[in-house]
Amino acid sequence: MPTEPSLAVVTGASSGIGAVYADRLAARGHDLILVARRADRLQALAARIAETHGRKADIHVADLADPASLAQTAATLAANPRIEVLVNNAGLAKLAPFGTAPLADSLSQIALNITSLTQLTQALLPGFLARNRGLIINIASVLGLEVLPGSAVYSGTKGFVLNFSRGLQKELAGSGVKVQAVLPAATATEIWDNSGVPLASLDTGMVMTVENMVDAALAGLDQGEAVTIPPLADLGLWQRAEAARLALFEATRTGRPAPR
Ligand SMILES: NC(=O)C1=CN([C@@H]2O[C@H](COP(=O)(O)OP(=O)(O)OC[C@H]3O[C@@H](n4cnc5c(N)ncnc54)[C@H](OP(=O)(O)O)[C@@H]3O)[C@@H](O)[C@H]2O)C=CC1
Ligand SMILES: CC(=O)[C@H](N)C(=O)O
Repeated sequence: MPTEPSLAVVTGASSGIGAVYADRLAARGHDLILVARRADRLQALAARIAETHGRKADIHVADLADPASLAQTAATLAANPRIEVLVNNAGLAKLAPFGTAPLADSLSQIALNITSLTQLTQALLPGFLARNRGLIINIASVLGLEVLPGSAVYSGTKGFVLNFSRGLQKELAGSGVKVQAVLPAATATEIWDNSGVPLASLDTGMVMTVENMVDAALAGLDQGEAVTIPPLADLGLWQRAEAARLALFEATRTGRPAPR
């Protein structure tokens, strides 16, 4: 009996990084479930994927920052045993000083960047574990490593994505379920103009194309990287930073106040 192609879910597939992930995963042989709010964009992408790659892409229109819509999405995905890949990509940035920013902007970033990613992962992970097969790609950001004025909440959400991914990697070690955290730096997408910092205001030399970003992230995945920073050429920098982080943690396990 021929087996059906595996299914990959991409959240935030209606533009930017998610749309390119959908294209690349279709090229790798996956059928797709494309999730976002803008149905017209998802439909157009699904048609392009069918034409270009001959793969089936279903669309699932949802507001993942809305608890009811998120719960319905999670239940729908959890009930589908063909899903083998989850790309937790949908995300929102509102870059403004926290003290004067609307509370709603902070809460919507937390709802989308943290809560929806967590809930969708929890929805799919039991099935992945039962089948001992699955891949979760969590899109964090280099702003999960550093905070700039105006990014307190956004960086906080991306720090969560990185540490959540690290925790899952430890819990799932030895299983057939893999987790990759991707930390893009500035990438040319709509997120910037919606963030309050126009894309046109960035130094073009520091901005990556979406295609290059996703292809570099997938190259890292193919090499088994747990954390991929697409523009980082010197992997020794990351390894030294990780070693310093672990050494710092170990140095806290004394049970005694430091002498100061
Ligand atoms: N571009 C960059 O410089 C960087 C981006 N990232 C991260 O990459 C990810 C993708 O962002 P990017 O492609 O740049 O930005 P885009 O704005 O192009 O894409 C964001 C996607 O998320 C979807 N989305 C937004 N709000 C909701 C919602 N409430 N419910 C469902 N879907 C939603 C959007 O679809 P719709 O509006 O149709 O719902 C869209 O498909 C994000 O997590 C972002 O934080 C990380 C580092 C750098
Ligand atoms: C708008 C941003 O801050 C961007 N998504 C990033 O993570 O660098």
